[in-house]
Formats: sequence, C-alpha cells, structure tokens
Amino acid sequence: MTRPFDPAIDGLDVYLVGGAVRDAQLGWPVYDRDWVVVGATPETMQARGFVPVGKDFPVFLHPTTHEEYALARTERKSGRGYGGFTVDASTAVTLEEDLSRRDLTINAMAQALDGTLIDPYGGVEDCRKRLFRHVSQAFIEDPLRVVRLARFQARYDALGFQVAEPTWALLVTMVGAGELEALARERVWQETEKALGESACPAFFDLLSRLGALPQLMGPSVDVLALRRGMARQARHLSVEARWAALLQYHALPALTAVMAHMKVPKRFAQLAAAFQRTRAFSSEASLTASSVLGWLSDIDVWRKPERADAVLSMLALEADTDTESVLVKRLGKARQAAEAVSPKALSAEGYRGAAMKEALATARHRAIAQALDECDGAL
Ligand SMILES: Nc1ccn([C@@H]2O[C@H](COP(=O)(O)OP(=O)(O)OP(=O)(O)O)[C@@H](O)[C@H]2O)c(=O)n1
Repeated sequence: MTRPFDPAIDGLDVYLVGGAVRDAQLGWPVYDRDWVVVGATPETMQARGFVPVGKDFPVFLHPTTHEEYALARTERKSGRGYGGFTVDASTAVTLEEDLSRRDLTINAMAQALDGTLIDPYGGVEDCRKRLFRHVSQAFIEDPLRVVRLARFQARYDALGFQVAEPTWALLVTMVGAGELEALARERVWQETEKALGESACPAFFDLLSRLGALPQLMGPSVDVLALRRGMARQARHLSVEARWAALLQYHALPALTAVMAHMKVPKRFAQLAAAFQRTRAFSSEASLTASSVLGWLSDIDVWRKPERADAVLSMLALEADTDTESVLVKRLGKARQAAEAVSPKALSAEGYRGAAMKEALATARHRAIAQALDECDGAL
C-alpha cells in the first residue's frame, strides 16, 4: 500500500481503518476508504487544508482526495437512549484505544501506510473463520450495531459468515431489553435500505426475526410469518423498492400501511408496495373486467408513472406459479398497453376540454381495455 508522496499527510500518523481494511482481508471490493489520524489537533488538520465535516466528533475531508480522516477518539456512553456519548479526541488517544470503541473485530483493524496491519482484537482471524464477534462489552452502548450486524450478514452471507456465540448472547440481551425501540427511525430505515441492496437481503430480516427484533424495528403491526413468506420471494435482479414490495406482499393492507408509517419509509417505497398489493388483488380471470382494470391503472397512476406498472407487472410475473396466473399477467399487460395507447392529444384535437375531456378519456380507455381483453380471449 505504498502511496505517492502526499504533502497533506506528510509527517502525520495516519492509518487506514474500518470497512476498507476488512474488505481487503475478505477479498471484497473496496469502495471507500476511511482514515484515522493519531496525535493531531483540529488546528493542524485545517492548517494542512483539511475541511472539517464532523458535527459530533472531529472528521475532515482530505483537500484533494476528499476521503474522510477522523482524529483518533474514544467514546463513552453518558446518557440514556440513543446518542448521549462523551467523545475524547485529544492528542493522547492511541490507535488501539480508537479501535477498541468499534463494533466488530473485523471492523477494528487498521493498516499503516507501509502496509503493516494493526489487529489487536483478532479481526484477521475472524475474517478467516467468518465470524462476527464484538470487540468489547461497549458493543451494547449502541443498539444500531444490532441492525448493522444484520446488514453485514446480508452482505457476507455467501462467504459463510456466522455470529460468534458470545456476540449472539449480547444481541439477545439487547433485544430483550427493548433497546432497539430507542433508535431513530431514519437510522433504522437507512440500514434497511442498504440491506435491501445486498445480494442476500433476506438474511438481514432472517437474523432480526430470529432475535425477535422485528416488532421493535418495524412496529407492532409487522406480521413476522407473512414477512417470512415474502423473504422466500426475493429475486436478485429486482430494484430495492421492488424487493421491499415483494417482502411485504403477504401483509394485509392495514398492516402494510402501519409498517410503512412506523418506519417512515420514503414515498417511492410505500407507493410501489401499495401498488403491488393492489395488483395482486387480481386473483382470477373473472376479476379482470374493463372497469376493474381501468380502476387499477388509475389507482397505481400508470398515466404519470408508467415505470410503476412495469415494476408491478414484472414482479407479478415472477410470482406466477401456475399457467392461470401467467395468463392473468399477460392479460393485464395487454390491457394496460391498450389503455396507454389512447391519446389525450387526439381527443383534445377533437375539441374535448375539462370535465368532458376527462370523461371522453375514461370512455376511450375503457373501450380499449375491453377490446384488448376480448382479443386475449380469442388468442388464448
Ligand atoms: N455504529 C457503529 C458505526 C461504525 N462503527 C465503526 O466505524 C467504521 C466505519 O463505519 P461505516 O463507514 O458506517 O461502515 P463500514 O464498516 O465502513 O461499512 P460499509 O462497507 O457499509 O461502509 C466501522 O468499520 C466500525 O469500525 C462502529 O463501531 N459502530
């Protein structure tokens, strides 16, 4: 890891830390690099052109690479609930002390600029053994670490990672004490959204469900059995929004809505999940009438959000286990195309305006859908 001469850090005691060191050990791609600086003051950093960005502790952006450089620090829990940490980032804090405040041994390694590894807690060994192991009892001071661990499980599941037994015991204690209730919902969602993007995203929910943590994180309305069914339905190529919708598809609508509200889920996630639920309500061919299909298309707002219809139809196609279900998806697709082909411009050219336009548009779409459904009958 010898680097070209860099005047900004020349003479500073600098180490690569956290995820970059872990991922290099695991042979995993490294996306961003975080650094720790030992024995420096904020004034030294700023004099060297580093830009301060930390609100709660001293973190700086490198003047040219814009990578994050944090002053070595210790953290001690000082209050109840989430937050309330006393931070010491004085020049006396050592690298080992900084590493000791971290969550997992695999995240508590550092690498000097000459490539030397500093691994006081056995992170290399745990990478090799594929073990998530806490660094110290201070793990319990930050309940977000439970959710982070579940996210790491989703990321490294294929490598065969498991939770070390003593760490599992800690997780059980934290969940048992209701610690996760205190987490800011936004932070929980942030981790959840990241987990949805991981290749083994069901492993995130699986771990949290085995801990009994889901009601604390997703609210009392979460239906764990329904979620487990949804977990079995995750396809890799789906977008994160579609994965979320697929996961929650077996929830009754009121429970679905309550979970979304509890978790403060961003609109685009909530809307796609609701649209998918709405689409799944077409359970038989008999339920496909021109009026019901037009109502569905309007409810999911296909006119302004055609991509939403694409997403729900491809998800429904994935779900289709029987011929009847596949036919249903095809018919919905054809009807949707026909309705979208109706041109508001052409009607406007015919002189329709305002409420009359709205009515003419609905009638033309209804007619187009009916015709498409008839044609499907003839073809199938
Ligand atoms: N609640 C937390 C958050 C972070 N960390 C420490 O801070 C480092 C950086 O955190 P972050 O950038 O959030 O995560 P990464 O481990 O780098 O993982 P990712 O690859 O997801 O960025 C972690 O490795 C870990 O040492 C911690 O101990 N406890």
